[in-house]
Amino acid sequence: MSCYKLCELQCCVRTTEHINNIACSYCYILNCQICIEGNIASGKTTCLEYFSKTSNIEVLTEPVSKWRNVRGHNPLGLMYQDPTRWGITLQTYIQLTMLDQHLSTISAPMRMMERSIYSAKYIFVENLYRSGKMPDVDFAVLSEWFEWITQNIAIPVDLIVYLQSSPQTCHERLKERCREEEKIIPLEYLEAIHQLYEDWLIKKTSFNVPAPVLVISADDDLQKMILQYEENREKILSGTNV
Ligand SMILES: Nc1ncnc2c1ncn2[C@@H]1O[C@H](COP(=O)(O)OP(=O)(O)O)[C@@H](O)[C@H]1O
Ligand SMILES: Nc1ccn([C@H]2C[C@H](O)[C@@H](COP(=O)(O)O)O2)c(=O)n1
Repeated sequence: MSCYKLCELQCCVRTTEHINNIACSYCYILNCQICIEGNIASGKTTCLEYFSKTSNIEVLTEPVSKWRNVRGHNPLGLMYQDPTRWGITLQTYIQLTMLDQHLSTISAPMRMMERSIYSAKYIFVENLYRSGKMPDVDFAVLSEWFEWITQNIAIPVDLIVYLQSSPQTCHERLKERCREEEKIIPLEYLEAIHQLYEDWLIKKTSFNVPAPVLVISADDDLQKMILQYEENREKILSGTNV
């Protein structure tokens, strides 16, 4: 369905632009794609669950169940057991599943998606490589794939919402969540991921940032987080950070 049709159907808008078959400013708002970024266990899924109650928003959580079970194999678990051997396997699959999510047909005027193909590469692949746990050849092959994809396929992102949390908070929440594969994650791993996120989205010194960034501090308890989501609702839903 074209954005014009979506706009007209959802909101009964029939602007001059629509009559002339071009996208009006409303159409652009109606095709907004927002990525929720943040460290492991920073509260991304919880945030998405909260916004999923808003009408006209499609929520896509990370397909972690696929990463834990692809045709009977568990690449997520294998990666944590032996990152040097299985890092490339997991990250190749994650790249595919994230691309699939970015390109899937949008079923609502607005989409909120957990992480992105960008953080998969700029944070997690980068971390494996920098920590010496991904061989040069694996990093080179993944980088070639990533560059081909991002240079040949349009992956529109309108806004990045960065849930900025301390690695200590994430470590506590991770232990609470108690996902079997993640039991061996040390605080140092979360610190490394945090640093990469900060360099990318706050200092903007590492990699291209594909969209404006709205920073929400995520160390607060759930009640305070909901207040923050409400304070930022308009910005988030209009796809801007101002
Ligand atoms: N603001 C919060 N305060 C306390 N616990 C939280 C908060 N947000 C999420 N949690 C809990 O922390 C764990 C990780 O949250 P989750 O939303 O799954 O994180 P992510 O999707 O970023 O990995 C879950 O057990 C969740 O219930
Ligand atoms: N590119 C990625 C993305 C995620 N992971 C890992 C990190 C977690 O163990 C799990 C799910 O992440 P969460 O949603 O809980 O932040 O997947 C990875 O290794 N590489």
